[in-house]
Amino acid sequence: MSADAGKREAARSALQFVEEGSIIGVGTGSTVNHFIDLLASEGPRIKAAVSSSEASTERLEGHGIEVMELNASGDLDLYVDGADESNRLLQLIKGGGGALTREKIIAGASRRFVCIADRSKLVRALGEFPLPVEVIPMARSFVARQLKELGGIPNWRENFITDNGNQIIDVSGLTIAEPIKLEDTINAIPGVVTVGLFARRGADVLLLGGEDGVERIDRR
Ligand SMILES: O=C(CO)[C@H](O)[C@H](O)COP(=O)(O)O
Repeated sequence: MSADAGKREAARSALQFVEEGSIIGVGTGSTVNHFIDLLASEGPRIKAAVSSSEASTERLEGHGIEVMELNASGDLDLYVDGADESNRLLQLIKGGGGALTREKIIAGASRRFVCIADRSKLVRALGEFPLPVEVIPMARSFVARQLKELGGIPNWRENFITDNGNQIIDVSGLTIAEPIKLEDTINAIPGVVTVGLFARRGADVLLLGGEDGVERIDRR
């Protein structure tokens, strides 16, 4: 089974969490694109979605699904999103698609975060995938120096601007032994908008699509 087929099966499995007539949070990425398409074709009819990116908004609206502002929806019962890596505690690295800040906001405003991914995203320790950090543009070089002091190798994602008008630094080489501590440390650097470590607010349920079907892991 290809990774993409695994993503699609995980996305299909997330439909069971969607309530008819509800407002749900929707993440960003190729796995979420499957979720949006499947929701439109075979899922329950929702009232509206709160979207984490312009790309997902466009896809949702293309299917005739109403997109609502988080300011208007209030807190949500469900958020469905993908991840670049997850450990068994359901702490995540996210932001490969650059939507990490809005994703973290909607995850924080949701009672249940269902993460969908293909099986290759489950890792023993976070950190092989370069950690995305969204930064205010004028702070980029300063933040990069701070990230170097933490032992990372910062790499500016050139020619990429986030939906919030900011830039992304992808950090490799970091040892992420204590994800919550590192999340707090990076978030405290002036000029950092968000780090793509979702350790304080990880997922509640992880659905992993692969050869043997969809494995479900619940947060302990
Ligand atoms: O965090 C994200 C976007 O900012 C995505 O969830 C993450 O990059 C996974 O993407 P994909 O589903 O395409 O593998």
